[in-house]
Amino acid sequence: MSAADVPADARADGMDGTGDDRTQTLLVFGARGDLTSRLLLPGLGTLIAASSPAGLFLVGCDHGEGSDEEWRTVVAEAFAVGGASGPAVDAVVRDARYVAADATDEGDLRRLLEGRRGRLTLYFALPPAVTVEACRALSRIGVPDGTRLVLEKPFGTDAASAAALNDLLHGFVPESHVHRVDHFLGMSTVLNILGVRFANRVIEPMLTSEHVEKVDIVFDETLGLEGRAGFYDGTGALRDMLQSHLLQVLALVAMYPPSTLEQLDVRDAKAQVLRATRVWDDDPERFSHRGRYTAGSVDGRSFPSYVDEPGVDPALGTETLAEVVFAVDTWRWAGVPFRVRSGKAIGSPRQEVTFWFKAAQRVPAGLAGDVLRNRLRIGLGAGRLRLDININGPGDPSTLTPVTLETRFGPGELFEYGEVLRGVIEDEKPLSVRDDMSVESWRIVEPVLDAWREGRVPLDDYPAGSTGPAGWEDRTT
Ligand SMILES: O=P(O)(O)OC[C@H]1O[C@@H](O)[C@H](O)[C@@H](O)[C@@H]1O
Repeated sequence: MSAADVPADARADGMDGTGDDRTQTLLVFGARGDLTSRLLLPGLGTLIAASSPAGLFLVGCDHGEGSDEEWRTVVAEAFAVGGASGPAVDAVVRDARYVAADATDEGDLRRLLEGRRGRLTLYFALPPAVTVEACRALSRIGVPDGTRLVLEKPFGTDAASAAALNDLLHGFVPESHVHRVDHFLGMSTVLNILGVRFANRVIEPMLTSEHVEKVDIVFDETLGLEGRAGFYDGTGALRDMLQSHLLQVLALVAMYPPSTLEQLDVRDAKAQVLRATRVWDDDPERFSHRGRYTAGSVDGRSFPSYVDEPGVDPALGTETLAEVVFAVDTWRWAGVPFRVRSGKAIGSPRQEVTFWFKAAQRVPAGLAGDVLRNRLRIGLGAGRLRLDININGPGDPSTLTPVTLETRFGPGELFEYGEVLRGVIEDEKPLSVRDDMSVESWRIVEPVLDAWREGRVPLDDYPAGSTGPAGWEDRTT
């Protein structure tokens, strides 16, 4: 990239950082990547259509020459995926620029920084190792005051590397300017946990160890590797899903009610939960499981064995299904096991948080029928809320019948990434992961990672399309 790549008109209209207060530049590193076109831009489109942020200048940056016109086509097509239209959307597309540059090259970075308009946000839609290199280069050259950084998961590979990455970032931007993205926190269904829990007198007081026997947080998927060996092989389900997304969900499910939804309150409440969370009985050998799919079919789609998927190194022993039971050592949750699980290539997958209630203290003699434990199920993927209760069904009034009360949550106004980007554009971070949480969530899973690395927990097979290996019964109850 040369200085000539920064368009002259753009320099003239304030790309030097002198634009009006609301003007901001969103610079996406990895503009040609799958994440950008499949998730980031469609989400951004929904955000722009919903809230018309003023003066948003979208710059795509990647290796390889490209033109503004090509980038604008990519952006317009991705915006169309989310059905985004209108003058604000058109204005962002019309104004968008593409710059060929190496995100790890100091010279390129300097010129990119000079080319900003207003407040600058750097979005790293890059492989984690490249993001770290880019941040190292930025730490050497410095960034303009007020620059925001947006980083994707995985954030580090263990507690020590996450802490080191935090130190690196804090060397050139304050923590308040860092967004660690977890797109699960942008799911309307996940956000719905807040409303269901904290706006219902009949629900929240029941969510304590006095009434709840155990909690399941499950996100199984029909998807298999889907050509992502480069990222997934060697990462596996524990790091890909549990360490990040599902521990964030656990924190939302288990946190004490925050007094506001502002970032300080929500993040403090979540961080308290994570600090109190550990593997059940500190025994990963008994309370963690790992599995890997073998050949099979899911919904009519055939899958090879995971080890035969293109790009997989069987020697890495990557798991495609992980399950860990955690304890949350707070007054509210002491003694209640949280079983957290996620797997790929699972038939009829569940994606929900389930609160299993204790049995009624006593059912009066004379009432007959099956008395089931009450369950509250909050859907993560499909967006259903279900409450299982016992009622007097038709016929003999003293005969109990279990029924499920069910309602659906509406889809969110924004795609998940739109919700995440709303936080970025509006500079509000209740939905992003704070530095201490990024380290805590590694601390929580490290005993499991160690046990698995040392071969202390078997890697069980399950056929694609099944519900997972047999015999993973819950040993906590
Ligand atoms: O259902 P969603 O929103 O695609 O989220 C699940 C995905 O989340 C991603 O973060 C994981 O890397 C994937 O492996 C997983 O499939």
